[in-house]
Amino acid sequence: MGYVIGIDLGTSAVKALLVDREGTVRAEAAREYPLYHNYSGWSEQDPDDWVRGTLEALRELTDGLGAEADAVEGISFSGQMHGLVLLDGAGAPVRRAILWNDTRTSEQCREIERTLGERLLGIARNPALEGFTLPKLLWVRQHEPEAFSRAATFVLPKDYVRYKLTGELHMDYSDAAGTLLLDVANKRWSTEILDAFGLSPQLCVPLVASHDRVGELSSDAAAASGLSQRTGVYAGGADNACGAIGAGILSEGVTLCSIGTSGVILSSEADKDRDFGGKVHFFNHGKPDAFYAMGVTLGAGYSLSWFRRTFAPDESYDALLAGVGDVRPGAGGLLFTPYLVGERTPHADAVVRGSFIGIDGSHGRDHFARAVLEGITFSLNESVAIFRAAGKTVDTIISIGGGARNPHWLQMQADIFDAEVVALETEQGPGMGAAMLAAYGCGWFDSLEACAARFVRHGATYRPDAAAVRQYAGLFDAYRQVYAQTRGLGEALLPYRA
Ligand SMILES: Nc1ncnc2c1ncn2[C@@H]1O[C@H](COP(=O)(O)OP(=O)(O)O)[C@@H](O)[C@H]1O
Ligand SMILES: O=C(CO)[C@@H](O)[C@H](O)COP(=O)(O)O
Repeated sequence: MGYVIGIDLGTSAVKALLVDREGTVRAEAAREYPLYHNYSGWSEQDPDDWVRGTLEALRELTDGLGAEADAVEGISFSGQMHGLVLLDGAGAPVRRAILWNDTRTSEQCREIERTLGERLLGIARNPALEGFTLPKLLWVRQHEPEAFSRAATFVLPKDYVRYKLTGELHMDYSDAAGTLLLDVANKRWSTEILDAFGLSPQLCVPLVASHDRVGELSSDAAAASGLSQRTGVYAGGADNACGAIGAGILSEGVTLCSIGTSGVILSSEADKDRDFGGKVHFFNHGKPDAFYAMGVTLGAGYSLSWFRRTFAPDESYDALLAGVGDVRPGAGGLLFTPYLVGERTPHADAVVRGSFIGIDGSHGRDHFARAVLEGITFSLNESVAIFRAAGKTVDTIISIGGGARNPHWLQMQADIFDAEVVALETEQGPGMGAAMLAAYGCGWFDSLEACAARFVRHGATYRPDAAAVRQYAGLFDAYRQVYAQTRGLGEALLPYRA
């Protein structure tokens, strides 16, 4: 029996999936690690926590396999995007990683806009957003010149883990697209952007395709993980590209809704010149020479995890959400906006913060829990609306991530998106996409499509309920007004933030 392993390096935890040739998940292991929010808007992790967690999760899988551990033919990676990991000449991080949901870089974003103007969208195909990597590089150069002077290269989170496992430095196109330094259509580092900011091309590591074999495990990594040194290591991709692969979204037609810490609405694009005017992100897919567009809600699952941590720390998500089905659509007139860490789509705004509007004496905890789910889903619906306005048909949505684990939330997605929502038979998120990249890389299949035909299994379908769709359409109009009407208040409260 042959196996592959998909490693999903998420924001809250690393998850490793052991998958057989039929696409059946035979075992999984996860390790959590801390997030550091030293100041409002900051979000950092220690890159060596990722490596430790990954090796421990791999060890758990190989211990379970015993003598069969040698049958693992390949491993690959899905990674949280955009996080800046600066490495010195010896390959050690010069500081903690600055993550995708860190919003300290507004000033650097304005500098990028002033310097590049329209060229930024022309080359990098995306606007300057706080979460992307280039503004983080400029922030470190400006505020921590000593650390920056020690930096020889930069990589993204999963690239660092792969480097520690193999000793080889690479970045794949799908993740490189989120740096703002890639010429997305031509798949090469942009010397024009690097030159505009006086950044050395030496900072950029070699680019590879997501299914490329990039090395073998070092003897130390093999010993720590319990894997054979012959196990092939394949580059992997951005978590959203891998989520799309794992859901079988490899061509246009079906849309993806992924609710992890962030939330995304994603659509595969064959045309490298497809122009959304920067309203949604446009990145290289993990499938060779394909692309995808996506809108992002920064605090999607994060809003629910904040709610649970703050108001029900001892309860599981299932217990917390047990009563939401008893509350009617609209949460009794309670509206929530999930801007806990600012927002990306459609409001690229690091300053705005969330709100509950319409609190009534009759509301109990279930109303609040339902309002949180609805607010997150309304925010994602703003991305659905952008796709529809651009002429795309959004009638079938595959839902993945932690947010796809609750049937009430899946029905709510169908009612708010006014589209059929399809869950996967077993929800594995982007880890399955990473396993598929390893399976394709190993030569088990001729294409990712052939792999998807075997590995991707649809589960329940949730159809929109006409009455709920009507109710939510009215509420969505109200939701859309909250941003403009509360933004100024958020600014007035800014000086009081920690
Ligand atoms: N049983 C559940 N029901 C509803 N939502 C859940 C459940 N479990 C997790 N979630 C949501 O999913 C999020 C985690 O999703 P996951 O895909 O594991 O995250 P990440 O890849 O960002 O680390 C949590 O923050 C929470 O909001
Ligand atoms: O910033 C983005 C996409 O642009 C995020 O989607 C990150 O890639 C983190 O993902 P999760 O931890 O939510 O999976």
